[in-house]
Amino acid sequence: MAPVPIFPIKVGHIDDVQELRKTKPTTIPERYVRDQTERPTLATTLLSSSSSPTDDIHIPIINLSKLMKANNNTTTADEFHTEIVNLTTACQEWGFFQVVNHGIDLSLLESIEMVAKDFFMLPLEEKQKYPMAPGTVQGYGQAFVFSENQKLDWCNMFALGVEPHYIRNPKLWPSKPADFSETLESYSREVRKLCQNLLRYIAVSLGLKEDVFEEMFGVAVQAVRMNYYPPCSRPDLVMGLSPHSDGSALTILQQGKGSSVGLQILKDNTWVPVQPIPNALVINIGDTIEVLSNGKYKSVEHRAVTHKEKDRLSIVTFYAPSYEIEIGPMTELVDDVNNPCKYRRYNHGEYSKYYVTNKLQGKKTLDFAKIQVTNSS
Ligand SMILES: COC(=O)C(/C=C/C1=C(C)CCCC1(C)C)=C/O[C@H]1C=C(C)C(=O)O1
Ligand SMILES: O=C(O)CCC(=O)C(=O)O
Ligand SMILES: [Fe+2]
Repeated sequence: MAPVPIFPIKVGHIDDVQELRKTKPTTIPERYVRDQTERPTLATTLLSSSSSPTDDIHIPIINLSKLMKANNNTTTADEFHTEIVNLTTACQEWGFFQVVNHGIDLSLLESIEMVAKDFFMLPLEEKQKYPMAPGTVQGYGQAFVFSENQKLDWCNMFALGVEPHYIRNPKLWPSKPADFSETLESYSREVRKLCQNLLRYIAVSLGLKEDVFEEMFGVAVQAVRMNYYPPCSRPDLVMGLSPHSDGSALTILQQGKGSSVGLQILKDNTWVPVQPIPNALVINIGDTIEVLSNGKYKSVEHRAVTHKEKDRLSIVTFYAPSYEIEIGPMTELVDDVNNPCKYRRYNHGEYSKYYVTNKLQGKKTLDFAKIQVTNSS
């Protein structure tokens, strides 16, 4: 079952941050000003032009051609094995990696970026023809807002369900720019293949049969969200996108060329920026893989911060099992003595509904599935 809008909710007035930036460049309405403890740290915002200790930390890079070519006999078994080991480390220790030589045409990456940017640059009245209704996640607006006193993100979003077709709301697919839909279809087809391949290698890295996830997922759900972060005169006070983990199995994130550095991941209690690599895609493990791997691979909390002068665009694809599928830790990865089962079994449609009807709040949403450990002594 697809996520559904909930009971009528009152979200109050939500400013469009792009318009705000245009008309009142130095005004930050109270709803965007974070409480002290929730503000981005100085090192990663105010001092972004000078170096900070986290600048030297980089998420792993996976060369997909080393994994793909194994099927064409152009990569040796040793090279394949080494890259699988790299993938295991990336998933186990980071939950995030960048993939190079992913096989998607660079012209397609450029085209999707172009149509996304062109869409956000349309007049507000045009974009508002595709409104995200309160409590829903598709269309143009701010997702995950459920009350009048909730702090807002310094971000405009445009999100669409793509596959299977029944999750689409055709009224929300824009007629401008003219090539938007065609480009999104081509891009999504390629990203879907990439997700399927990555899941195959992730299964191998977990010691599972390579097509186990593809067989389990049914017709996988795929959605895209385009995030546009205008510059902000006080990046130290606001959040571009609140800390969260993704509910998907995998997320594929494309960072706009020339955009500011904005994505940060929580590693060992420190927010580490993800430095864009030209033409690479950022991959992250979602809550669903955390559950399926019985916590061996964890979804990692991440957020986006804003920049004083530069804007930022990200194009994000969520790939998840069909809503009918029941999810739980793979039996091969559960061992009552050394690795007891950490998550209950549940229906993925129920999880999706729960995810999209709660505000983004770190990894809290995954409590839905966690088995609480009680101290029996
Ligand atoms: C931050 O995460 C999201 O915005 C998000 C939303 C995805 C969706 C749409 C934009 C439209 C169609 C439905 C769907 C919920 C997939 C994350 O998606 C994750 C969260 C769950 C759960 C999931 O399956 O994908
Ligand atoms: O814009 C970004 O880099 C982060 C986007 C993200 O995490 C999301 O859309 O779920
Ligand atoms: Fe995310």
